[in-house]
Amino acid sequence: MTITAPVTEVFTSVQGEGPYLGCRHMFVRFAGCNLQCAYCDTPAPAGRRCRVENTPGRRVFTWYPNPVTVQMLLDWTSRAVAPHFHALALTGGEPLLHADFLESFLVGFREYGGRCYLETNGTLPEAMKRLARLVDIVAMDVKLPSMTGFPFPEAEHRRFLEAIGPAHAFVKVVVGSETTDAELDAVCALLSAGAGRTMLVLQPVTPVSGVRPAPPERLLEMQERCLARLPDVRVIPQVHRTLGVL
Ligand SMILES: C[S@@+](CC[C@H](N)C(=O)[O-])C[C@H]1O[C@@H](n2cnc3c(N)ncnc32)[C@H](O)[C@@H]1O
Ligand SMILES: Nc1nc2[nH]cc(C(=O)O)c2c(=O)[nH]1
Ligand code: SF4
Ligand SMILES: [Mg+2]
Repeated sequence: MTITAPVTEVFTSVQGEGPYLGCRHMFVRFAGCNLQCAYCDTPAPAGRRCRVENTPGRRVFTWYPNPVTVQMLLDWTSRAVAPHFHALALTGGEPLLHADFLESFLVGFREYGGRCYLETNGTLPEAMKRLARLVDIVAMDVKLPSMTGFPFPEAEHRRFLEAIGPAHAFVKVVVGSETTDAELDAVCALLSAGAGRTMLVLQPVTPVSGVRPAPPERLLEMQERCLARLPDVRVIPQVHRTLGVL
């Protein structure tokens, strides 16, 4: 049986989020998500077609029908290796919804010698456990109710942190004007349980459909509060929009 997955786009850019900001990455965006965050800038519904960028930054694409096969994605990503690329970034939507496809794809991709960077909402621990040995860097979101509009998925996040295993990981949390101290304390408690060594990135929300960013003094206060509990807490905004890149 041919394994397939719905992919919305494949493009190269600079990593616009988190501690690897500025590194050259190739991005694969999978369609579909198990969550609906109120602030989401890329809901990535399953579309009929997948766009693959021809020249970096030009926004000229070749279009392919969905779903995509493992071999098609291997062909498109074969050059995403050192020295030109730091990593292949898998994002979405939620990439871990496609664990069967990813397992097969990543076995092939690793034969090229590439590094894999996974962007995930941190709520699918079983899929993470299956793929942990094939992923090099995990960018795990922790989802706060004030920002997402749904309850804190605490049990899923806790199990997810355990499932990551040997991969290098950091946690990203999108914060805004409604983020409370109690929520930040809950994030710190979650991370402290795992020896407290995971880096925490506070990612200021980029305003989307009425979601309000936190004022500057509040951002600094939030960082200070988390630094009292965790050793490495960074405030890093999204920069790809500012740069005008994908
Ligand atoms: C679109 S999501 C895809 C990966 C996965 N579903 C997740 O939520 O981590 C990629 C990253 O963008 C962040 N993000 C989405 N909308 C944002 C916004 N308006 N401002 C700041 N970060 C945002 C998410 O929190 C996540 O860290
Ligand atoms: N340049 C750039 N950096 C990113 N980092 C995470 C992204 C995402 O959508 O997951 C993203 C994206 O869409 N573009
Ligand atoms: S989990 Fe990620 S892709 Fe899904 S709605 Fe939230 S931010 Fe968007
Ligand atoms: Mg994005």
